[in-house]
Amino acid sequence: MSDRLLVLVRHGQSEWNLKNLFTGWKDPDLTEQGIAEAREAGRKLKAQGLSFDIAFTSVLKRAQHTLDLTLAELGQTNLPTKRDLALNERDYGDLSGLNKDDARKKWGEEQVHIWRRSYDVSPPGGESLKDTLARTLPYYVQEIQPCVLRGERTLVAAHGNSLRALIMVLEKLSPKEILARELATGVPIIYRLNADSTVASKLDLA
Ligand SMILES: O=C(O)[C@H](O)COP(=O)(O)O
Repeated sequence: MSDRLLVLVRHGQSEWNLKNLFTGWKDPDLTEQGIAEAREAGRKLKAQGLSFDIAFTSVLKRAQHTLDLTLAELGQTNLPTKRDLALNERDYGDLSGLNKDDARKKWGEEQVHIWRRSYDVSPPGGESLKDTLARTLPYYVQEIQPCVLRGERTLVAAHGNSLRALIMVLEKLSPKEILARELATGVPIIYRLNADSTVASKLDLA
């Protein structure tokens, strides 16, 4: 039986995560801590005895750099990799570059939480999680899932909200359940899928 392996990992801490700025489609690189987290992700996957046949990432530096560092730990620096903006972070629109605490002071704790975690409320000029899902899901279904179902061991290095969108579908979470779902930086989640593409098992390497 083939191993229908799908591993998702959020990028390590970025310069703007550290500065507490809304990032979205802006393109800061990893911090020293982020680099360490990405290497640690690779070590954890190695400790699970895993290796990969294909990888997917976004067109943003922090996810690509995370992928490179993770693959280096696995000794797989030449792995075939596809980069696509479908896997980019949610576009934070007018909030991009603003400090998250300043935004809370300006618009209130609750409004900012709704913009950050709700399913269908868009931040001003940006994408809701629903909008993000509308681009990540077709890409997942057309490009990623067929690899997994063919038995190609698949690694996806992406972003908090592009991955939350995919996790919502994989784990069949409701718009209410996804509100509470947080993704730590650099923590791989290992899924194994059934032949019908539903999730057979999940292991969070936190
Ligand atoms: O784009 C960002 O600011 C972060 O990477 C994710 O933001 P969030 O924690 O507000 O979802």
